[in-house]
Amino acid sequence: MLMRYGFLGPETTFTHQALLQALAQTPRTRTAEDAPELRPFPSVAAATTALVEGEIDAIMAPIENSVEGGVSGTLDVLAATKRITIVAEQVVPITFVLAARPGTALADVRAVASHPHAQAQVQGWIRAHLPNAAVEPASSTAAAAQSLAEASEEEAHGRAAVCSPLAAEHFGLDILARGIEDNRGAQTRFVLVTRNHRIPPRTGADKTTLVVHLAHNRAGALLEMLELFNANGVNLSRIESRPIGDALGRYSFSLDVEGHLEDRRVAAALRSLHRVCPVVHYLGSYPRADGVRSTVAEATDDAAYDDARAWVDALSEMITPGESAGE
Ligand SMILES: O=C(O)C(=O)C[C@]1(C(=O)O)C=C[C@@H](O)C=C1
Repeated sequence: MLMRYGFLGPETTFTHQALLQALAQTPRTRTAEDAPELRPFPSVAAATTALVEGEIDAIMAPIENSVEGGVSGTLDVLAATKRITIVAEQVVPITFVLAARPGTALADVRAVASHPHAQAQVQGWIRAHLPNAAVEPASSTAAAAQSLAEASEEEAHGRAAVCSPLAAEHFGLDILARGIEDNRGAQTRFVLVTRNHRIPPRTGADKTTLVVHLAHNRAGALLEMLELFNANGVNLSRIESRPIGDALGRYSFSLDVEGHLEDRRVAAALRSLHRVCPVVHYLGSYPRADGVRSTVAEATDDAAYDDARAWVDALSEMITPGESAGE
């Protein structure tokens, strides 16, 4: 089947680069006719709608940055969408350039456009080198580069974009400064999301993503949730609170935990959460990009759960049939 992938466009966004990286890792003998179709979208929300409506089969979306933290737009859209599954993740190194139309000097720059997440990662550099420049939002880093490339000479005067080196090159812009990110070695994590609930099999180096609502207005509800993971030896690699949106002070938790649904300890933690929390939205189990295998204590490995279940089952066999003591 010819796969159709959506991404935050235009071409050369970091999201596009993450998608190309993912496709390069799944080598297949392709002819020009069966090459996957890559479709740019103006936002993660628009790509998600197209996914839900069946216009495309999968989307790549930024979820977490090593400097800025969770990408709230993506977290909120994923949390609000049913019947979608994260099947893979990709980590992309992030470096930004300041790009402008040929002939523009750094001293001419009065306005800088980019994706808000990119702006946040270069704010120190902008303050130091362009303290008087207006910072303007764009739907993506590459969209900022593209609109500058397509603007009239007059409109483009004194303007610059913060984008990837690839975007500057692709849209024919000059690079005024390279490596302008405030934190060297920054990375963004992207997730590949599909519509059908096909969970990739366990590899031993997996992650599971969840959105959980806690019992409203009860002391210790967060601690109770964390204790369920702890009791089952499940390590959390990300936890973030996001407003639910229905009232002030109501938050949901977006979490990544180490392990796969097929791991008994993860399944046991999920069963407990389901009993205790009003909403548990399972978003998928998928291989970790870094391939690091989870360290599992002996008391919470699969054999320990199977052994414990067999023990209780054997004890249950001894229950005398008939009326129970409470009746
Ligand atoms: O604008 C892009 O190029 C994107 O792919 C989006 C995005 C993000 O949402 O964080 C991705 C990576 C960078 O951290 C900056 C922007």
